[in-house]
Amino acid sequence: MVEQLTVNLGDRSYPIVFGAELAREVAAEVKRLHAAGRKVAVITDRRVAQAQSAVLAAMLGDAPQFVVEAGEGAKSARVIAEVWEFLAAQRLDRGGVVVAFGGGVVGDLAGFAAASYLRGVAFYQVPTTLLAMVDSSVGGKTGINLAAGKNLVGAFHQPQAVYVATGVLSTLPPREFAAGMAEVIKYGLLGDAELYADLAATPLTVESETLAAVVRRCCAAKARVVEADEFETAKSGGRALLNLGHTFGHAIEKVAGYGAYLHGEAVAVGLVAAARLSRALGLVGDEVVASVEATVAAHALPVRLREPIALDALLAAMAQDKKVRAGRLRFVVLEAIGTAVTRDDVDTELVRSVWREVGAE
Ligand SMILES: NC(=O)c1ccc[n+]([C@@H]2O[C@H](COP(=O)([O-])OP(=O)(O)OC[C@H]3O[C@@H](n4cnc5c(N)ncnc54)[C@H](O)[C@@H]3O)[C@@H](O)[C@H]2O)c1
Ligand SMILES: O=C(O)C(=O)C[C@@H](O)[C@H](O)[C@H](O)COP(=O)(O)O
Ligand SMILES: [Zn+2]
Repeated sequence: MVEQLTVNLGDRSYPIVFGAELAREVAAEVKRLHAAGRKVAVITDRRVAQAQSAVLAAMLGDAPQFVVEAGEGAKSARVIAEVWEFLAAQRLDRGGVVVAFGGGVVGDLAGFAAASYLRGVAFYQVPTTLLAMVDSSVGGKTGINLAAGKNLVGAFHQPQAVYVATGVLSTLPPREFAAGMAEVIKYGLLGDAELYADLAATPLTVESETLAAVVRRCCAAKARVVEADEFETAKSGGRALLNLGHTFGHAIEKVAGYGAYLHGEAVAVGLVAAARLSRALGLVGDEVVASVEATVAAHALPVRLREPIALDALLAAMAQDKKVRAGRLRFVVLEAIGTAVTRDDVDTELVRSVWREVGAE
């Protein structure tokens, strides 16, 4: 069964199409593009290209492909320059179309290539990880990392459509599935207490009958937030709420070295840290921290740093966060499970003590 929801953004609106297998739908869209004289170029990574070779061929036929090495390292200035050269070598013109077939790394990289090549061409998202299905393929944040910090260069560039074919998750390694669950738990914590309660009661697995419904629910939640604050300009709350756990998580990713922690693993520790910060601010009690830790751990995710990391380096990395305004860090904290708010008045000593609680020194 094929279902669809729309991300309503005026003339940048687009559908998110859901189904177990969507080869026919994607192939039909590619045929339509070709018939209109538009070139299609695919960006993917080596592991996805191998694990999902049949789906890739069925969806995208013989469209030229650029295959990057798998992993966070591909979100770099070096690799995006290679992608630009590839698109130019294919003589993609302004009618050309980029298709991201992969996880969040491929989506962010290909999306930013599409946003910048010829000052912007169209792109489509075909997410192949749980994380990309529930989060990165929707909303139009694209970009790459710098040595100075996560996602420091990028653009808002909405896709033309997102095709969420949950069948491809059958080959996703368990560690990567768990990483995606960090973002799912995030949606529960920031705005969906019922989803959170379900996850806390019964951990979600790739075999869960409810998996496809949970993916749709997360996409709908993200669509609503993005529709209300596409460019993350709200003075408080708004799209920044999707950053729950990320102020801590991005610092971990950077300081540990990109790839040492998967994005979802760093966010998992970040969610626990955000819950602890919320308790330190007097917003929630011990039971919320205990619940968040238990739910994160039940999904095979870390609740603290695997090895100690220097606290000062983590604080310095946080200072590069994109939510910093006039030198003040903005945190996303919990008022309750299912209700998150932004706060820009947090004492650094509280942040230090939370970092120590999750294993920094
Ligand atoms: N733009 C956004 O809104 C947004 C949101 C969340 C995360 N992100 C970004 O997404 C990235 C993380 O994405 P990710 O967790 O998808 O990681 P990823 O893209 O690195 O994919 C994870 C791994 O799984 C492999 N893989 C992917 N699909 C597979 C499949 N179906 N079968 C077998 N192997 C498969 C990949 O080759 C890779 O090794 C981070 O860079 C993060 O910053 C962006
Ligand atoms: O879409 C958003 O907005 C998010 O914050 C989703 C996050 O899960 C994602 O990791 C995003 O890339 C973080 O954005 P950033 O602006 O903090 O780099
Ligand atoms: Zn994220």
